[in-house]
Amino acid sequence: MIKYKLVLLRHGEGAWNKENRFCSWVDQKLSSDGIKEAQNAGKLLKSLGFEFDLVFTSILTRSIQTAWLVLEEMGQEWVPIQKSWRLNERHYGALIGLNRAEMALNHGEEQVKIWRRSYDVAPPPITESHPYYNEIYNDRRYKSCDVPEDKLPKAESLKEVLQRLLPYWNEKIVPELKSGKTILISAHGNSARALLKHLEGISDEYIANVTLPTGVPVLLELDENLHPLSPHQFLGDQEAIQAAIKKVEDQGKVKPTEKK
Ligand SMILES: O=C(OP(=O)(O)O)[C@H](O)COP(=O)(O)O
Repeated sequence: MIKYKLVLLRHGEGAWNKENRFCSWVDQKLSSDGIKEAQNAGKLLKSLGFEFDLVFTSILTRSIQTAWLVLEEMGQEWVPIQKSWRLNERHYGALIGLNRAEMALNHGEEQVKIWRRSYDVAPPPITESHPYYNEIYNDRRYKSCDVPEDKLPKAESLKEVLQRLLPYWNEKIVPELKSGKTILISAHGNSARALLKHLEGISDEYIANVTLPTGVPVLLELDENLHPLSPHQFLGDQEAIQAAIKKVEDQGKVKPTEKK
């Protein structure tokens, strides 16, 4: 019997999603298309009758802005929002800001796939000479995290994302779910993938095949032990969702015009 409902959402498109750059811990607002995606997600969730009691987001603007737009569309602006760096996107280290298609041209599509989708391979760490290092680590939002600044990651594999996310899931989100609240988590491609892997018991190998498009709500129906009763469901137009998934997967390929 369905006991708990959880909706996971990768935020709407940001400027760097459009430019095909690894965004990760660089803070970006939604693009105009991303705003529409978030609003459409809200309309869809409203039409399906969802009533949220609590929303969790990362501390990156694109996930917060998405949550606001979804709640606004649903007429549920009053619903509390809790934020944590532990829901942030995976830290892409030295790859932050780089264009995936150019990386594929220079390093090969296979290497880019390993960096993007392998479970336990972390990209090279970000160093102080990186153009976005100061923007990230001097940002006030990282001074009030539940770990000291020097313990914040400098690069993460998906496995490491799950390791930093799990304490938050277990200590903050699970008790709220178990108290009967319907919860929306507005997060990121890889923090949401890490959580899906945990909840659905997806293998280290198979998780490489799981891709989340922006702005598409993912429904998980859980039993009393928080085990999924069925595979996760993408909500919305299934054909459009499959096309959006393919688009995300193709971001790591060399542009056809540049193929030799
Ligand atoms: O910032 C990112 O994800 P997000 O748009 O979900 O926040 C990453 O750059 C996603 O990159 P990926 O799809 O290559 O793992």
